[in-house]
Amino acid sequence: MAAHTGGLTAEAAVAAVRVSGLTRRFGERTVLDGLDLAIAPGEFVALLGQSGSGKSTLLRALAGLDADGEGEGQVSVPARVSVVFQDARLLPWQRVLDNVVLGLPGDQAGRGGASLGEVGLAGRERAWPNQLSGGEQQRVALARSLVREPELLLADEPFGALDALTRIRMHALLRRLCDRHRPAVLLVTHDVDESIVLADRVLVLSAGRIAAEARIDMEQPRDSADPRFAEIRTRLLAALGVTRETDKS
Ligand SMILES: Nc1ncnc2c1ncn2[C@@H]1O[C@H](COP(=O)(O)OP(=O)(O)OP(=O)(O)O)[C@@H](O)[C@H]1O
Repeated sequence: MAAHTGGLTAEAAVAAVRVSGLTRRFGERTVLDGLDLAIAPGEFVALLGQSGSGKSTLLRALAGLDADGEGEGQVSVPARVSVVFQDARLLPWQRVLDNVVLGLPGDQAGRGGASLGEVGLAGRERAWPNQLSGGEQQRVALARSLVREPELLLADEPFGALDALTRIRMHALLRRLCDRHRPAVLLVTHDVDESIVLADRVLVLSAGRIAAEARIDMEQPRDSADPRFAEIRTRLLAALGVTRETDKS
C-alpha cells in the first residue's frame, strides 16, 4: 500500500496534493498504473474519465479510504481533508445542525449555524434530514465539509443524483464557497460541461494515468455558449475517446 501522509513534507510544501507513481490493483486488474498528480493549494481540479477508469479509486486513495486494493506509490495530502459523496450520508436520527457539527470540538461547533447560512439553509438547523430535498441534503453535506475548514476537499460526483436545475444552482454555490474558503479541490465527475464550468484545471484519467489536461483560463461565471468553452469541450471529449464518429455508431 502507498504511504498516506497526513501533513505536508518539506519537499511537497508547494503542493497541497502530491501523488507519485501510484499503482492500484484489484486482483488481475491494474486500475491505477504509476499515476502522478500535483494540486496546488487553493486550486480547483476536476477529474474526468470513462466509467471504470479509476476516478473513485484515486479519490479514495487521497482520502485514505482504500483498504481493499494492492499497490504502491506515494500520496501526500494536507492534514485537514473533507470528502463529499454523491449521496449526502447524513445521520437520519440527528438534526441538520447536529449533522453539520458532528464530531467537532465544542469550541468549533458554534460555526455550524454560520456554515448552514453559507449554503442557504439558515433557519433549517432543527429540521431532520428526511424533511429536506436531495439538493438541500447535499447543501448540508457541503456545510459539514466546509465547517472543518479543509485544506483539501474531495468530491465524488457530488451532484450526480440531482436534477439539472438544482445542479446548476449547486455549481454556483460550490464555486462561491471554494472561492471564499480556498481549499484545494479534486472533483470527480462524468460531466464534461460541469468540469469546465467549475475547475481551474481538468484532468482526464485513462489507462491508469493522467492522459490529458486542460487549463481553463476563463473568467467566472463561465458561459457554455462561449466559443472557448466549446473548444475545450471538444478537446476533452476527444481525450475521453468521444468523437463525432463515435457518436454516430
Ligand atoms: N474494492 C474493489 N474491489 C475490486 N475491484 C474494485 C474495487 N474498487 C474498484 N474496483 C474496480 O476498479 C475499477 C475502477 O473503479 P472506480 O470505481 O475507481 O472507477 P470510476 O472511474 O470511478 O468509475 P465510475 O465512473 O463508473 O464511477 C473498476 O473496474 C472496479 O470494478
